[in-house]
Amino acid sequence: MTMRSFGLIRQCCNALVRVPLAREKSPVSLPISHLSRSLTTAAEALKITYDEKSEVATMHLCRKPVNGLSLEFITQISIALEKLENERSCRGVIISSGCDNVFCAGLDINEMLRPTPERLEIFWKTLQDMWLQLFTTRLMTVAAITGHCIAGGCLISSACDHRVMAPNFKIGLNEVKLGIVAPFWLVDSVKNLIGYRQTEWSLMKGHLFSSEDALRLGLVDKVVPQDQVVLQAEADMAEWLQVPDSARHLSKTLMRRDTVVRFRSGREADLKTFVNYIPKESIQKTLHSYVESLKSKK
Ligand SMILES: CC/C=C\C/C=C\C/C=C\CCC/C=C/C(=O)SCCNC(=O)CCNC(=O)[C@H](O)C(C)(C)COP(=O)(O)OP(=O)(O)OC[C@H]1O[C@@H](n2cnc3c(N)ncnc32)[C@H](O)[C@@H]1OP(=O)(O)O
Repeated sequence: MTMRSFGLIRQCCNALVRVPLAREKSPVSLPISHLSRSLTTAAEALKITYDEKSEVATMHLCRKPVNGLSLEFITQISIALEKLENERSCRGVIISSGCDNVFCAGLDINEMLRPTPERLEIFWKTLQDMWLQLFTTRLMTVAAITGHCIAGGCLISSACDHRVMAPNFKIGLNEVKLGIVAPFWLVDSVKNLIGYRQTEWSLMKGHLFSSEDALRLGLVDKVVPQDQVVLQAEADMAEWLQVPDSARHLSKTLMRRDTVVRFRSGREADLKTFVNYIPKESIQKTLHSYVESLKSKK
């Protein structure tokens, strides 16, 4: 197999990104690595490889420990997706994880703890943009879910076209457990996969499905042993790419149109709700307790 790194992507991962710092009033330009709260540097957090023979890229999420979606990380993913989309030879992307037993633990909760209004607003807008990009991309997208896939993690997997998961992990929307509510566009994309009632009760309870239940419901498409997830994702991608790209993409656009129209008309209101809701003292308290409970379980 001929693998090469995407030079362009590597460049973009070290790029300057204009984002407000957590406790500053106005945006400043800094290398994104300065802003990362992760144990990994920005350059290490996202690795892209491209296989010329299959015309498939792999986007490896490696923001340790749990691929928490910080503003910088979401920005990196978004830039990488755009570059891949513009790379004419690239037909598909597999999203995989370099974190042990975790595909993605969702939003980096630190982004919502005592945030500045400026950063909070950019954070949410960037997340909305990344979701729309992934949900509508011309590329065939496959999520290789080798571990837990929670809330914002499920945002990524449910925006893809196909999902392969390892057994004995959890997937779903648990936002209510943090005292927050998943945005309507994320709920819609899960509802598109598992239907109204399963979405409603799991959302209200913050229930996370086992891999096996997720397979039964259609939240994932295959469950295979952990060490075979990426291989299976590659095999499934090859099968999907036998369908002509433009017909596949037009079919996807047709099926996702209502969700996209609803998103576009509601995104401004959704942004306002998010930036007003998160700083509330009661929400801050619940988020804080949740983070403490994560730390104290050790
Ligand atoms: C009326 C209202 C209307 C509208 C509402 C308005 C707005 C909507 C508002 C918000 C919508 C947000 C939508 C999306 C939200 C999210 O994604 S929130 C995140 C949800 N995710 C989780 O709850 C997962 C939490 N993590 C875990 O359960 C576990 O960590 C794990 C199962 C993923 C992995 O377990 P372990 O392998 O045992 O690892 P640890 O638990 O020890 O974790 C290691 C390390 O990482 C820290 N951490 C874990 N998850 C996160 C995270 N999401 N963000 C930041 N940090 C995280 C954890 O605390 C450990 O830290 P240390 O102790 O090592 O410092």
